[in-house]
Amino acid sequence: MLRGCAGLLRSWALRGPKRGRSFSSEVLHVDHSLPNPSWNEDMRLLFDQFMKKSEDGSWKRLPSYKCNPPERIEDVKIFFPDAKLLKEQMSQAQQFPRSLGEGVGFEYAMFHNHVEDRTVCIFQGGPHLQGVPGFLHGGAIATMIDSALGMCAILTGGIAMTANLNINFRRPIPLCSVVVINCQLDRVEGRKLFVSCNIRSMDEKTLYSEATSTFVKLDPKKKN
Ligand SMILES: CCCCCCCCCCCCCC(=O)SCCNC(=O)CCNC(=O)[C@H](O)C(C)(C)COP(=O)(O)OP(=O)(O)OC[C@H]1O[C@@H](n2cnc3c(N)ncnc32)[C@H](O)[C@@H]1OP(=O)(O)O
Repeated sequence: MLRGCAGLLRSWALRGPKRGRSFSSEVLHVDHSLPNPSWNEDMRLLFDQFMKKSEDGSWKRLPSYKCNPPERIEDVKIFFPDAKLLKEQMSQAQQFPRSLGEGVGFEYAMFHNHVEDRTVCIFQGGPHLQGVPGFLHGGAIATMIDSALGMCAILTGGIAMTANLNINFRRPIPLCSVVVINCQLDRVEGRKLFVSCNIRSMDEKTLYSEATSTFVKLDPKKKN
């Protein structure tokens, strides 16, 4: 069962939702990992570079939607059979990093390399993510780190949750700048996936943050 879910999740993450479902088309079919007018020149340049790298199939762009498709909610129910996922609440639920308006929050696109177990996230943090004036809030940085590490873990190992996340913030990230989050799966021990990342400037000269994490694959035999 777990394997089936992982496969389904992977196919969703890599190819996007199946068309023709009853979900609203805005929800299912707007892929927010594609360029929009709020992306600055640097963001577009990096996106184009990774699209080029994707031409031979070694890297794959990961589509990204605001809401979960019904089949993903069913996946999660396997692990949380007692959870009360209320229909009305679920119909309003959105992926946190996609919940802000275009350009003001998290603008990002992710690419995954299956052979190298690596995920790269190009990220432009908008003006509503401010912490210290002129710079990104640490919680916003942590959100993007968790999301990128999570994709790397899930695409490699199946459905997993963050158990532990350690971040070193080395330099403040200027608001509205573009950075690159480089994630890699370091090792797997039983159900534990150890994934790490760094955040660097576009020219790779500035190291902004580094993080290590442990994701634990959910066990369908356990009642969560
Ligand atoms: C759900 C996904 C849907 C898809 C969405 C796509 C979105 C994309 C991405 C979004 C990404 C966003 C992602 C998010 O934001 S996920 C949201 C934030 N995370 C959570 O809410 C998780 C809360 N915690 C739990 O539910 C449980 O504790 C988990 C499931 C993690 C483990 O509970 P479980 O009962 O299953 O495990 P176990 O106790 O048998 O332990 C098993 C092994 O793990 C080791 N261990 C346990 N805890 C820790 C720890 N803290 N540090 C280090 N190691 C730890 C433990 O020693 C043992 O190792 P060993 O003794 O075997 O060697």
